[in-house]
Amino acid sequence: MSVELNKKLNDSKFTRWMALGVVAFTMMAAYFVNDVMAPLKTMLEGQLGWGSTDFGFYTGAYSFLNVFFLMLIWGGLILDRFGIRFTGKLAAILMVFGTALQYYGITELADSNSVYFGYKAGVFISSVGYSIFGVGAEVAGITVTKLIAKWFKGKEMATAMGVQVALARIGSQAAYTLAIPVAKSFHLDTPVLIGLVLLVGGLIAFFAFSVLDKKLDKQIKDDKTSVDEEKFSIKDVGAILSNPGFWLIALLCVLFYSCVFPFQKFATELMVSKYGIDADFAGSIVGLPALGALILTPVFGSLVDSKGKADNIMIIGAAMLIFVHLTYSIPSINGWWVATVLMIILGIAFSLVPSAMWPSVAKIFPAHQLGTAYALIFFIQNIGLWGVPNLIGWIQKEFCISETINGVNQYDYTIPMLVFTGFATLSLVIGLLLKVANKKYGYGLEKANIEKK
Ligand SMILES: NCCCC[C@H](NC(=O)[C@@H](N)CCCCN)C(=O)O
Repeated sequence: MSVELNKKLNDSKFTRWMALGVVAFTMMAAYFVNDVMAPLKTMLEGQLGWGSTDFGFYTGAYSFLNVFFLMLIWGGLILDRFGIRFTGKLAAILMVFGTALQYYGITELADSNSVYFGYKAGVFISSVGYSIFGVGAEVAGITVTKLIAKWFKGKEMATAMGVQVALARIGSQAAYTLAIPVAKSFHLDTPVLIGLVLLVGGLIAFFAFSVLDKKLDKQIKDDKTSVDEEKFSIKDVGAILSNPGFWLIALLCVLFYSCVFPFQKFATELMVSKYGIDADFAGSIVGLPALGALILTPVFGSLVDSKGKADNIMIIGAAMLIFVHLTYSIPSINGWWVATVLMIILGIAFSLVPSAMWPSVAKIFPAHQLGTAYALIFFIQNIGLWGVPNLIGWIQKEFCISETINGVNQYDYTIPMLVFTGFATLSLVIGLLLKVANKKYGYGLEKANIEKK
């Protein structure tokens, strides 16, 4: 009887997974908007005159406020101080506002001749919008991660994180697949408009989740058997930063993701220019890792839950990435099927590392430090997500223009792919160091997550 009385919302498998499904929708919409402009790179250059540096500037803008105005750090502190519901709603509102501004930039300002800070008005305002969206999306990301750690503690935590990431990848996959056909059938800005509508749905979804979460908090408070969680204090930042595990995970994260997300933003063009894949279809190939991750991330997540071995899984993922980028860099290997197989391998790596890395953070840090720990890791990751697209855009403009057809530049991707290979190699080195640190400090990364009854 008392067991029944103490039963909380998250003890019911159905309810915790339903709660996850609701917030996962918000993240799915966020990932759609995040990626929807990437396949349009060539169309943006042809129709709005966005060159490679403009595109790199816009792509990097996602992380600009997060990095230079420390928005992610504030977000993490707000999350640990004011909680999941407040922070999640705030993040969702920022995403909607930022996307609306981005839409304005590519519609109303498309033909404007004004220049701000050396960039066309349309490029600049869209980038400002994307930057605000980026704050919302990243803060929403850490909020969702923390809420999963709360709702799935001692349960299928890595599987849940894997499922959430997998569902988010549906958003990415849809963006890569639909952007060009939708833009061609309707208008260049229609994909962004669709994203805006989805995000409004995501905002409503987060409000709905908040009702459930409030109820859970009340049950936790009423439950005499539950241990009061320690409150976050600013001293915890020092504790997090002085943990070597933090630095290794953060470095692995920035290096690994720097050769996935920024690569994907340029990859549609690579598929068309180097591998001769039809532009309408190229986005679907670039979306393959997202599609593969949809199935594989939960599979690997449940493997980590039941068997552990997160340290080895991260190493294997990083090694696969080296192979992929190095092969993409070789000029003589240019068959469309090679490009496709490499994308599939990248998809496997892209499922292995996240499904092992994110739950590992929850092993290294206690619950009350998690929001800030994730925020700091996302912050360091965002330095890469800002810097790498800018770097690649600049490299392309300076060293890689192979020819110009009807005013649109064609780019050779050998150097950019070697740069990505370099990042992947460094991520492998960090993965190996993390394994050593795991042994030395006993983080338990090799252990299973699910508590044996
Ligand atoms: N439980 C943590 C989930 C993180 C998922 C991870 N997302 C990020 O790393 C974001 N900071 C950046 C998202 C950018 C999306 N294009 C992921 O693997 O997606």
